[in-house]
Amino acid sequence: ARCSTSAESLVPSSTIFALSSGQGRCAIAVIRTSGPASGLALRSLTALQEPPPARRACLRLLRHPCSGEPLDRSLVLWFPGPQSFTGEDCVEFHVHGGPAVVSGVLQALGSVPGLRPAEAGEFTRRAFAHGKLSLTEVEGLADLIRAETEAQRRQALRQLDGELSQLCQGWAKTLTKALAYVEAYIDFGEDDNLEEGVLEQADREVRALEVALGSHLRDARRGQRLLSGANVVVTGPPNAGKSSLVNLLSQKPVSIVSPEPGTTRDVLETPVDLAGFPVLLSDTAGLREGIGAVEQEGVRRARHRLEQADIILGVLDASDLASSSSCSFLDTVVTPLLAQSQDSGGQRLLLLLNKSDLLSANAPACDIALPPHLLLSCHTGAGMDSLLQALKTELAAVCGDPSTGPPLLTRVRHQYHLQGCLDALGHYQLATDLALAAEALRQARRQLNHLTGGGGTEEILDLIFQDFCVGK
Ligand SMILES: Nc1nc2c(ncn2[C@@H]2O[C@H](COP(=O)(O)OP(=O)(O)OP(=O)(O)O)[C@@H](O)[C@H]2O)c(=O)[nH]1
Ligand SMILES: [K+]
Ligand SMILES: [Mg+2]
Repeated sequence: ARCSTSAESLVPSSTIFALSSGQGRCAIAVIRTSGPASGLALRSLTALQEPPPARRACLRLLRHPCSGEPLDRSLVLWFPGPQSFTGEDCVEFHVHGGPAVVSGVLQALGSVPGLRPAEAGEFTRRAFAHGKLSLTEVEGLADLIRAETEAQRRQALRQLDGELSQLCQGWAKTLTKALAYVEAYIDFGEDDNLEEGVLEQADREVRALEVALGSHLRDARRGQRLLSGANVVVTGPPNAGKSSLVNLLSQKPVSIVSPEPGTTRDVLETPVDLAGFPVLLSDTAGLREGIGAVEQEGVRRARHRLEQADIILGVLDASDLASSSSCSFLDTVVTPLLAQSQDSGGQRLLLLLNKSDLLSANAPACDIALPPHLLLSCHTGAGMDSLLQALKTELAAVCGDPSTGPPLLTRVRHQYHLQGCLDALGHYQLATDLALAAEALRQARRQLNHLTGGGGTEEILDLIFQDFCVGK
């Protein structure tokens, strides 16, 4: 038996192996290796037969190298480096998924000299080390493996495809150009052969870059919401049907529904997939005054949760709009929310008139002038499609739209380095001499390189790769 230490994992010349498909009984399990002894491992398990042609699946009988005991008849794939996921020699065994087959093959691999079990994320880490993936692409891969909604999958795939790293590399190129202008002026400023206006050209490039960075940073929260879920809070006066709506949207009996006003007291939150976006949906107590201590505490919690909302679903009983609790909700919650500008990153509100089934077909609901709203019935389901459509628009606004929008910044790390780059460009503008200006441009470019390449710091890499499972 061999043992592995984490220090050993940093030496890239070792060969690693792991089960890459999920744990538990399944039809087919994928076991793979990466490293220079992959070819030896393949020969050892296939009774020294020639490896199959590169990247072509072949059926082979696998045997334990020491006992010769047959283990499984399986598909094997041989990926000689550098044309492999990690850039190293790799082998994939597609074995039958029974636990005894999987453990037998893993044990057999462990007995091959030079092989040891892989650590979490180690395959991907090797791919990064061999320049197969940039750091933002690695993050995209981690997001793809974790993606639970359609929007998350789209975003992850775009990041894995390198959109964010290409954007950063384009910006870094612009900086290199600006730096070349400044350095040319430092070296040949007095020279007549130097093109006129090189410093002005550098200034122009930098100003354009500042605008681009600024607009991406303004959207920074969006990508993070897309990973962690947008906060959608349901609020309104008692008995408007808030809990009924939460149960309908989450397709689960999350909250108690009853004809008694003041049923919901605690904030009840549930993660849901709404129109393809990840959402943390909160049900809250009905807002009213002059009530017992427990319900009052519920109202306090409801107001607190409301402050954290990205999107607010304000629910009113369409058959009860003239009541004091409906009017008070319109005056104290709806009107102030509509007064704030939504473009400046403010909270977004959808006003819903529930219980439309109680309205008679010919009589108007009421004579109060209402802000824009949607009619809905939690009992009949009428209006639900329009609500989901409207929610999708709002969610795309707060999470970013991964089908069409620009590449999103999904990590605090992305925001940090872009802000660092922007700050350095500020220093460039203020620099009193050319040597300082050039240094500011180099600093700005370093920030962009850190974003895609990690800047060589092991702690950052550890943090990113710890998100992966063993076998990836
Ligand atoms: N007719 C009709 N009744 C509804 C509809 N939606 C909810 N109700 C009823 O209205 C009552 C209150 O519903 P809830 O979902 O408990 O209302 P709530 O806003 O969560 O109430 P609190 O938690 O007490 O503030 C229940 O009796 C529901 O069955 C609807 O669309 N039409
Ligand atoms: K109720
Ligand atoms: Mg309720």
